[in-house]
Amino acid sequence: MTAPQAETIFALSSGGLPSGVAVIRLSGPRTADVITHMTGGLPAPRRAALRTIRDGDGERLDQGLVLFFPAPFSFTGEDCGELHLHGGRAVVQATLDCLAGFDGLRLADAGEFSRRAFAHGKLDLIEVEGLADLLAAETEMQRRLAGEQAAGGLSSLYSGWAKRLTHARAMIEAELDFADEDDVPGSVAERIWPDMALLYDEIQRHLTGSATATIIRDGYRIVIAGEPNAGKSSLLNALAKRDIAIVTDVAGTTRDVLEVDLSLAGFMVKLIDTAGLRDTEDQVEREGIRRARARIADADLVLLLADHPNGFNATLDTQAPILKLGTKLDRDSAIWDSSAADLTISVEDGTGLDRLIDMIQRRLPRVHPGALALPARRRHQDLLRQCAGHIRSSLDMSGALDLQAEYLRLAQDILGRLTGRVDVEHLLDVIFSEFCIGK
Ligand SMILES: Nc1nc2c(c(=O)[nH]1)N(C=O)[C@@H](CNc1ccc(C(=O)N[C@@H](CCC(=O)O)C(=O)O)cc1)CN2
Ligand SMILES: Nc1nc2c(ncn2[C@@H]2O[C@H](COP(=O)(O)OP(=O)(O)OP(=O)(O)O)[C@@H](O)[C@H]2O)c(=O)[nH]1
Ligand SMILES: [Mg+2]
Repeated sequence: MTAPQAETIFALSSGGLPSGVAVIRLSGPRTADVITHMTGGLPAPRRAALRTIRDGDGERLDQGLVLFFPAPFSFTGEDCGELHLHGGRAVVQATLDCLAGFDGLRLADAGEFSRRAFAHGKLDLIEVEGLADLLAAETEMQRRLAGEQAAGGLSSLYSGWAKRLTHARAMIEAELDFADEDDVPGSVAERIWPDMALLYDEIQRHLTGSATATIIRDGYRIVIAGEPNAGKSSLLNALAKRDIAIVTDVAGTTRDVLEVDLSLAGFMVKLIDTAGLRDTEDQVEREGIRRARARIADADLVLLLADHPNGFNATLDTQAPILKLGTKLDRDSAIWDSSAADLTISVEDGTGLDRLIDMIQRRLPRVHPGALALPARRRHQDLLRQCAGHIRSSLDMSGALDLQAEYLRLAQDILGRLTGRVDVEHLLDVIFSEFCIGK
């Protein structure tokens, strides 16, 4: 696709040091020279070889495994090499220093290996983004979502759609070109519009997975809200099994928003503790309450806590479902005999906490394995909506064939921007800058 880059880049691609093994990756035209120079020869392509690794003066640096991936069959599509060293800081530093001493070699920028893989057509943008998410994945669902995307699950869906648009446009072009001729059989368009209507529906259906994908990728936000002293911070600590929030019997203890990530049933759950809601003249507390309300507004679930049955009166401005939790059940269980609360709990003796976790889990989206080709990023969702919008416009323009074709072209361009095949230069910096050095 692109001419080979002149510079050869290298980086420590494995994580923090010291580590058992450290992998230094190289990519670019000088890779073969450098490996030959440092290890006394080139290993067979794609086969690990145990070699003594030496610096420019022939001094021994380490003994390690060496790999060579000749272009174009490598991660970047360029000649690539790997040195698998003992993961000591000084070993790695000496080797990096040695590499930097070669002409035409320099340390890679963040994301540069992936950028070169993109430039050489090894990965498209969707796959690159999937790879970034895979490296960031902390929960099982995040791993599966990102893995599907990095492996090309979304890309093949979108390229299938792009092919159908190409086909439709070609048919329209044919009809426009031969419109004057009598021997053109019927309207070709008759055959493409049902498929375009189907495509529109498919994109819309795909977009309905956005909410689930966003929850998997960014986390399910549970805001703990309620009157001061209701036991909110105590619940956060109990669910996190750590002493994160200050708990006292002073009403108005929590002012800042406190957030903790939990992994629940493979999902990332963001548990958010907030200031108790009440009318107050205290400036600091008022700011805390303003922040609490902001978090409540964009929650996925609100746990509204109260330690007495009349404590659920706060008006909450949110679309999220609200679970009313009666707290401190251990103190006086008799007061909860009414049905004021959805669930009663005690952080003191643990009553109801398993039940609560169960209720939360049942609210997490249900995801079928093998159905994880979902649009997780705003970038994808926005572009897909625009794409569907253009197809809709095309369908609605019935009769004005040239305009219809133009809308389909716009729709296809948008799919191109998704995968990075058209007009993407300005997007690249944003996407690749998410990576760390060595990826
Ligand atoms: N040691 C090591 N482990 C690693 C990587 C790596 O670069 N080095 N990876 C880095 O991310 C991941 C594996 N991804 C890779 C993707 C493509 C190719 C590659 O050589 N592709 C060639 C040949 C394909 C084939 O033989 O089937 C190609 O696409 O042409 C290598 C690794 C995870 N593990
Ligand atoms: N007996 C009993 N006391 C509890 C329970 N949960 C919390 N408390 C007590 O209630 C008081 C207030 O608890 P917090 O967790 O600080 O309440 P909060 O809702 O975070 O209060 P603010 O931050 O002021 O809004 C503390 O003295 C806790 O020890 C419980 O289940 N049983
Ligand atoms: Mg608190």
